[in-house]
Amino acid sequence: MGAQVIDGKGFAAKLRERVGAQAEKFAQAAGRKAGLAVVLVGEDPASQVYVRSKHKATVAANMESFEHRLPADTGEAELLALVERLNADPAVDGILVQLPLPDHLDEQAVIAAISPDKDVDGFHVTNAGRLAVGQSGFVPCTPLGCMMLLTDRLGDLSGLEAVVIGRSNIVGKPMAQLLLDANATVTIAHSRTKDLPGVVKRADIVVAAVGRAEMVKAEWLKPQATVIDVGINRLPPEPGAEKGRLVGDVDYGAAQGVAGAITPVPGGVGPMTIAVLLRNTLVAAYRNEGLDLPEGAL
Ligand SMILES: NC(=O)C1=CN([C@@H]2O[C@H](COP(=O)(O)OP(=O)(O)OC[C@H]3O[C@@H](n4cnc5c(N)ncnc54)[C@H](OP(=O)(O)O)[C@@H]3O)[C@@H](O)[C@H]2O)C=CC1
Ligand SMILES: Nc1nc(=O)c2c([nH]1)NC[C@@H]1CN(c3ccc(C(=O)N[C@@H](CCC(=O)O)C(=O)O)cc3)C=[N+]21
Repeated sequence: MGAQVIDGKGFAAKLRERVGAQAEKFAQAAGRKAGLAVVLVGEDPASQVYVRSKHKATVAANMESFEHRLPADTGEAELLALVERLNADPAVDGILVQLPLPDHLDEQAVIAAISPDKDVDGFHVTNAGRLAVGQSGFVPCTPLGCMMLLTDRLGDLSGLEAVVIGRSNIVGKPMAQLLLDANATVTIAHSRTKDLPGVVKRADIVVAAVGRAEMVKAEWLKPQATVIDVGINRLPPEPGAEKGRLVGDVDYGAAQGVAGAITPVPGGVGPMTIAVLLRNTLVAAYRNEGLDLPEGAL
């Protein structure tokens, strides 16, 4: 039971507080609040929960929240037309289209339609490219939140061995790039990796973004490793219970005996994602108004 529990929930609350204070200053300087538009297509229950908590957090941080809920059978032309309207709306600084979209909609086409200057998710190919070549742009919220937790705990990451498990465009790949920018030695593992336990064993930093409940075992970890668990997996309900427990991609209970520090699920990376979304939206608002966000304000 040695590992320090990394309090993502608490860290996120403090970040939201700083964003909220700065958002109030923005409103005074700009004569309007910073605005985030969230688009939800369909009725996926998990997505509805996320969208509701984003709305609440946005309003609590002194920003305007514009919610657009569209039926599951919305056509692509209609969705693209909404994105175009939001691109052109001066009250909207950030646009988030909740993923996954229903199967008949082309996610890449929708992301490509979002103005890169309003792409607070950092999913547009322009922002992915900026991250890859080291230009400033929007960085995906989840990996940026993970980096904040890592640097808060470890300070300088130079020369540390980092293993990212997962290579998705929204988590694994940008996570690896951020770690590389911070001078870690980075390995990206995925479903074709041979000897995943052996690869994980050398890591000072493990970031698990797989989507498989409790897959990463305590015996795989190097003693005192820092473990960031991005996974959000719902277990089948216990007999008599309505909902199953939420667990990460790491066998948390056992890993606590080996790791130096570990993020819990829930209460770890998840809350950071929303806090960074608000941060990115405020940064977008300052840029869109041509105002300077004071150094170190966030
Ligand atoms: N906390 C938060 O805010 C967020 C949490 N999440 C959660 O993070 C997890 C990952 O999300 P996301 O990146 O979108 O998922 P994807 O499904 O897009 O990617 C999963 C990755 O894991 C790899 N993988 C699958 N099985 C294995 C295996 N057995 N061994 C090693 N690697 C494997 C896949 O490899 P391959 O490429 O070879 O198929 C793929 O690269 C999910 O649980 C998701 O719910 C996601 C976003 C935000
Ligand atoms: N365009 C887009 N951008 C996203 O950033 C995006 C998305 N689509 N689709 C889905 C994923 C997932 N995601 C999470 C956000 C917050 C929590 C979160 O706050 N989790 C809480 C618990 C939530 C619960 O209890 O269900 C926690 O971990 O403590 C989790 C996951 C953002 N995503």
